[in-house]
Amino acid sequence: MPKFSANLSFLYQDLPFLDRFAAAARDGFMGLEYLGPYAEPKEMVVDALKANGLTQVLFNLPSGDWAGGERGIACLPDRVDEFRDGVAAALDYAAVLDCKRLNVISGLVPKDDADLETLERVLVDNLRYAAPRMADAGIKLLIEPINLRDMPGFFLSTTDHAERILEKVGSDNLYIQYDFYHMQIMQGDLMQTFERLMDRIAHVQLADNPGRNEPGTGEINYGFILSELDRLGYDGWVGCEYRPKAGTTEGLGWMRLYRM
Ligand SMILES: O=C(O)C(=O)[C@@H](O)CO
Ligand SMILES: [Mg+2]
Repeated sequence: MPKFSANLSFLYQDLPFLDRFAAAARDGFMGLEYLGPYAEPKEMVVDALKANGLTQVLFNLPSGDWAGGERGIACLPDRVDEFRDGVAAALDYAAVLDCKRLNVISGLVPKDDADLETLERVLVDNLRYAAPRMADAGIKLLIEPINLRDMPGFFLSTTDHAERILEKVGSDNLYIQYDFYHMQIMQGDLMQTFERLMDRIAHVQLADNPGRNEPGTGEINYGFILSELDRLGYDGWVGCEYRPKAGTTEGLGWMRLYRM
């Protein structure tokens, strides 16, 4: 049976951030994920987790000026110091929140410097820096391919590229975050690819396509996918990273079907 994690950067948007924890627990979620906890004092996040009996499943390393349009800094040559500071900040929060997975957002290809080889070298070097530090803390480091329709210019958009990065980094503590929604848009063949890469996938996320709404609103057969995850013995979390069409709680009918 899948373990569902509520992505609080997408779900319960009508509530203040820390109030989303109780709402997720009330709806039956056991785990949480979000872009990052950095705007909140650690103690308040821990209290909200503990008060609601929730597991902190995953969050991202600091990813630059998100509101200003940045989508990660890990491939950007002039941001290496900031990336390293971000590793320390993420480790600090993860220790307190007992979080065992941290995701790196690779970044957008800068419009004025599209030297892809340089960007790739910077990303690989940054991941080589982060992976052993995460391993020492018992935390898995992840990278996520993201679709180019929603995020034009994103540096890492396919599993082939993610595999190449894993190979170049050469760490057994670097994994893929496999987001079915992004992968449906970029490449399809969702479960064949999942099965081939399963040993290197440490987190999956879902949303339907088109629209990035609840499972059952589009073309992706999540009944099949979730039963395949069980059949293949995937014992990780399934992140619910979608935009609820009606309201988060009202739209959770799909999840109850798979919890029974
Ligand atoms: O957008 C996604 O997909 C994510 O998983 C975010 O954490 C980063 O964009
Ligand atoms: Mg995702």
